[in-house]
Amino acid sequence: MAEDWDAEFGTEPTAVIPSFFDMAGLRSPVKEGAINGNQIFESKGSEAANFGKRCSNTFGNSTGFGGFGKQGSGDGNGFDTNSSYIFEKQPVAGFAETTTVNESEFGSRVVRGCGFGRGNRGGFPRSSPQNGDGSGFSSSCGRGGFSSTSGIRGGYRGRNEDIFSGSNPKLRAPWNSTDSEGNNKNQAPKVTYVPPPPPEEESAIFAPYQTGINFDKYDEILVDVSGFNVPSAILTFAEAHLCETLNKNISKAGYLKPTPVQKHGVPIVLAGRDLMACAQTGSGKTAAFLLPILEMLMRGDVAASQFKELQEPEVVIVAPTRELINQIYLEARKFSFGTIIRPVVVYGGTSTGHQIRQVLQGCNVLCGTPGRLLDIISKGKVGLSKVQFLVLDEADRMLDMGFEPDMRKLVTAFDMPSKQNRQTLMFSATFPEEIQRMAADFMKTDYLFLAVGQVGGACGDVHQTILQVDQYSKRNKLIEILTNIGIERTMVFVDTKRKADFLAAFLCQENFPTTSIHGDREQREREQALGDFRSGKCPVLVATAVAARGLDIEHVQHVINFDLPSTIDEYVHRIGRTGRCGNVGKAISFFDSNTDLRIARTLVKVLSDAQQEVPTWLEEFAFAAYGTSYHNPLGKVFASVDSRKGLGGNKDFSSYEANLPVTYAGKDHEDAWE
Ligand SMILES: Nc1ncnc2c1ncn2[C@@H]1O[C@H](COP(=O)(O)OP(=O)(O)OP(=O)(O)O)[C@@H](O)[C@H]1O
Repeated sequence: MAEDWDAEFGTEPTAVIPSFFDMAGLRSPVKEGAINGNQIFESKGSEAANFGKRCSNTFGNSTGFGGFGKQGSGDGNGFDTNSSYIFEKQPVAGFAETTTVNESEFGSRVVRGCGFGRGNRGGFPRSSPQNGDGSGFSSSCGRGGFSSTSGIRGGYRGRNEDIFSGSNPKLRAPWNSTDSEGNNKNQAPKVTYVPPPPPEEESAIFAPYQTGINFDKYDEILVDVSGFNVPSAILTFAEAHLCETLNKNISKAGYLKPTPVQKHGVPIVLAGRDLMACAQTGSGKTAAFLLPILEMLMRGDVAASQFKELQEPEVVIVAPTRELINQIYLEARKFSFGTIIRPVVVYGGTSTGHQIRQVLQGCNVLCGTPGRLLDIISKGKVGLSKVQFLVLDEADRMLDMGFEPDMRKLVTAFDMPSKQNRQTLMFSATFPEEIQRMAADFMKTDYLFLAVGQVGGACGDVHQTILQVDQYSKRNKLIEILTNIGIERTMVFVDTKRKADFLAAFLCQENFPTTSIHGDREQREREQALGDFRSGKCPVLVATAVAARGLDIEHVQHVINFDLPSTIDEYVHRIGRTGRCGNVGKAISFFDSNTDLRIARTLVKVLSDAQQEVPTWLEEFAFAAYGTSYHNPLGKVFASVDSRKGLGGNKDFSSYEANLPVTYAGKDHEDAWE
């Protein structure tokens, strides 16, 4: 059934939810009754004590968490102490099942009665949709009880959104199913959230990101471009011969000189070549594709955007998460400022109707997360026949098993020009070999591979520390570290959404102004959380993998891996949220030998490649794990170079290395990973 987006558009945007900090009452100690919204609650003293004793590290209960039990009035105390503590156990594609939580679930003992509820209004599940593209369903009725109604979480292995786009039957959301008469049996509730419009003032559009003391050191990074007829690199933006407006925008953005990925990437794109580019986190990949694309549009016959029932963009950019695609859109808007080019963004968790209206106003550069993008294309609002550029940011993620079917659908199921007739650009800081081979399917055979630094290597500006901390000591260690850090902006990564909620609540209780972002939070809440973190209102952000890639937040000085990720690529992306654009940053990771052995060897490799101290105990664990390979758990080989170079590929394959000592990009490095 077609979505009634006209009707939907008229709906009132929902109220802004206060941050954890506010809800925690850190400014005005409360908190009975503060359950409108979704955040933390202080339970009454005795209840808190009880909870601490009995439930240890869990939150949620079967009947009344966050006031659910006191239905209708919104005056819950955070916990119903009579309940048994039950969580949903969430498989990949929905259908919650309830399970009693075991005390080791979170890994420490005392909770101080700090509870956490998620939007329990009037005793009923709010049932508010999470994603217009069917990628999830908020845990609106809390983590406890009622799991049969609150089930369906979006996410690839529970981590990301925009998965249930319909092209991947295994991951399709159940509400997509239709009965024998073609009626949708489980119609997803409509999403009404309309994000605030982006800033109009020039000062906000161009607010420059402060480059750091190591920005000039980018010039020393080793660069390898492989493939035939490689265009010469530029040394300055002037050498790119971009149009006047673009040059003006570049200087308004505070860009004085290009970073290596821009020096090499810009001329490659301007030369009309397909490109797979791998450069360290925070080194300017976004501008490396946006600037030459916008220049090519300006040089060509791009039509001024105008209202049309069918929009035919010249550029399609996809990225795996909503916040990231929004960030790319804002960059596109910045660089195209003052031109006729109109970028538009579409992503899940927001009103589809609103976004379609935006698209219909005119759209040259369409930025989207896969699910929402395919949704809008399938609705016949966007035609792809005029696409000249297809960009996959975080390309290795876009082509792994979660998103790959959507990407194939994007290039085959509609009227997207064939790879011979479009330019395809892929960017990431990591590019496993297996994914590179798959990526080649989407590109012309003569694509160029650009490696800045080591493919998959950690950013050298991040000081990495690994601490051996068992799960029961993690929270105390975190408190100790945060106490030393003070108010410096810190991202804390955890492995599950519920842990993100819980830890954020706990930190608020401990007087660290904290917020959280993960795939079960509503989009409005996610954007609010990021806003509070960006502004410094909440200098601590607890996040799941949804925030690991691409997010460019100024002044993030610390990343803490409360839980180490299961893959080294994810580690590299996470710690890359700090140490960006020549700034220095610090990453501290808690290594628990009960759970993290699988990453020990690759971690040692990444640390030593980045000239970081490798603790002896970690080397010992890595050695003990001998026999496990450098393959990550998904079976991907951690690549060091263009995959075409090894494995008996093209023997005449040419490559030039700029500023390279002989050891770089050679067999030595590659062998080390096999
Ligand atoms: N030439 C430049 N001069 C000054 N600042 C720059 C330049 N290029 C990029 N930046 C800024 O550096 C920051 C990081 O850039 P960007 O987000 O594109 O990095 P990235 O390589 O895509 O990182 P990630 O791998 O995490 O996605 C941005 O704030 C961007 O505006």
